[in-house]
Amino acid sequence: MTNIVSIKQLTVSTNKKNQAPTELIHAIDLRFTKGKITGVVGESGSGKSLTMKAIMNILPESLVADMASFRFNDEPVDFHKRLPASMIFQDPMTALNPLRTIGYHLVEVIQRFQKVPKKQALKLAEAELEKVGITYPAKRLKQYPHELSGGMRQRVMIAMALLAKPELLIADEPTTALDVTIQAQILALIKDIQAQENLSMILVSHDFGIIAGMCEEIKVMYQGEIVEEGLTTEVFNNPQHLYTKELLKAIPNGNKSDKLYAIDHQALQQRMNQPHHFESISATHRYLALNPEVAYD
Ligand SMILES: Nc1ncnc2c1ncn2[C@@H]1O[C@H](COP(=O)(O)OP(=O)(O)OP(=O)(O)O)[C@@H](O)[C@H]1O
Repeated sequence: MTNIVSIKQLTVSTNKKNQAPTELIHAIDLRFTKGKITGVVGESGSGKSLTMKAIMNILPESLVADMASFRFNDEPVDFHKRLPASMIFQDPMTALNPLRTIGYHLVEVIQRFQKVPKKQALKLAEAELEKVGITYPAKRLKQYPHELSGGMRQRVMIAMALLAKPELLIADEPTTALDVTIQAQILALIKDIQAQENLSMILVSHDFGIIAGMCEEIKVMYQGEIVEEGLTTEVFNNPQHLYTKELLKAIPNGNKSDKLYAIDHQALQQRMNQPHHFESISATHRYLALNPEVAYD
C-alpha cells in the first residue's frame, strides 16, 4: 500500500513580529493511504484545518509550518512547492468570485491545465457540471454564484477541484454549511467520484458519523495532536482514547428532541492526565501490526 502523503514531525506555529511563537500543531506524523478516503475528525479548534492548509502550503502569513520530511506519492518533495492537490472548503461562497459567472470560474481552471479555446473549454465545463449532478448545466454556466443554492455551489466547487486533475483531494467540512438532505447528496457524490476515479482523499469533519460512513481509515485530532488513528471499523467499534470515546458519544442520533451531548473538557483533561493514560498509541500500534507494509521508513 502506497502513501499519497507521508509527513514526519509537522509543527505549525504562530509567526508574528515581536511576539513569542505559539505552537498550534505539535510535531505530528501523518500518513494518508493512496486511493482511499481517510477521515480526520475532531472538534472545532483541534487543528484539522491548519494541518490541511500546511499540507497544501496555503497557511496564512501569520503562521509557519515546519516538518522533518514530506513525501508525496512516495517521492520526497519540497513542501514550499504546490502539490498536484485540490481542496474544497466549507463555504463555497468565499472561494467563488461573486462578480464572475460559474462558466468563468470553470474555464479559468480548464485553461490553466489545457491549452484549449474558450468555446471548447465551455463545453468541457458543461460536461463537468453534468458529471457532478448539476441540472441544466448550459444555463448554470451563465449564472452567478448567488443565483445557485448552497448545494449547487458546493457541486461547482467539486467540479472545479476535479478539473485541476488532482492526485489528492482534501475536503474540509464540505457539507457543514448545508442542510441534512443536501449534505447526504453531496457526500454520496464525493464517495462516487472517489470510487470511480480511485482518488486519494482526505475528508475533514467534526462529525464522527460522517467520517465513519465515508472513510476506511481515520485520524482523531485533539489540541493539535493525533490522539488515535487506525481503521475506521476498529476506532469506531473499539475506541481507545478517552477523547475518541467522548466524540463518539457526541454523534447526533437524528432525534431532534435529544439534547446534544457536550464534552466536558476539564473532566476529560483530568482523566487524561492520570498516570495510567497510555491508551492513545494502542490503536495505531495495532493498525501497524496488521499493516506492517505501511510502517514508517
Ligand atoms: N491565524 C491564526 N493565528 C493564531 N491562531 C490560529 C490561527 N488560525 C487558527 N488558529 C488556532 O489554531 C487552532 C486550530 O485551528 P483550526 O482552524 O485548525 O481548527 P479546526 O480543527 O479546523 O476547527 P474549525 O473546524 O473550527 O476550523 C485553534 O485553537 C485556532 O484558534
